[in-house]
Amino acid sequence: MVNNNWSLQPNEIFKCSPIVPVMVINKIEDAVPLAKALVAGGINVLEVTLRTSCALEAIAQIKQEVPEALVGAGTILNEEQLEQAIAAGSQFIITPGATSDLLKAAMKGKVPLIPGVASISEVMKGMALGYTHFKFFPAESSGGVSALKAFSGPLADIRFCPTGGITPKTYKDYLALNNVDCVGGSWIAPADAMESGDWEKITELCKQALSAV
Ligand SMILES: O=C(O)C(=O)C[C@H](O)[C@H](O)COP(=O)(O)O
Repeated sequence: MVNNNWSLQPNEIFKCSPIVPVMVINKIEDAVPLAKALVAGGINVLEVTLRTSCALEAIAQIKQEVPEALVGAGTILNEEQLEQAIAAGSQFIITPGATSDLLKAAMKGKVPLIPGVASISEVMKGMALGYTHFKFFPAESSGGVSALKAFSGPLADIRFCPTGGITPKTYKDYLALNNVDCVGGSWIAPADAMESGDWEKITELCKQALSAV
């Protein structure tokens, strides 16, 4: 799908990086060092979840200080958060699920939305509004690789970014599927490395993960 309102098309986001880090930023001072560590490791699409109180400020700072990254907002649950995330500078929006209010609101706006889906019916509702790129969430517990293989029959033109429960052991199985362009996950920016400010470890994890795909 091409939505001419949108400043960026979903396929450009999906093709930018095979791994999309799901970032939970607890301390605002971690935002820019974390983003820089991911970019140094070769990953330049960043999803900042709106699960912490500093998430919007984190998006704004990353946008300003790490211009080589494409920074988006995750965990968007309603239109108010959609507006806040866009006002903070998000270049794309990712939702864990798909309400028709959010799907319709984002279609009219300038910032692309990647809606979360876990079933064929949800994909079909999104398709009816023009969506072609989805987050498959929660991937592992919704059937994982075998569910996505089954989706590729009836939904031949639909692209997925599976996320949720994906590990360093399983991400390559997802990336090998013909309807998957990228996978999301928090494993690439683990909480313990964040806690200790071990940015080099995060850069190293990115390099290792990318070198294997
Ligand atoms: O907050 C959101 O918007 C979500 O959709 C959830 C996250 O994408 C997953 O929690 C990441 O899953 P893990 O890689 O298993 O940690």
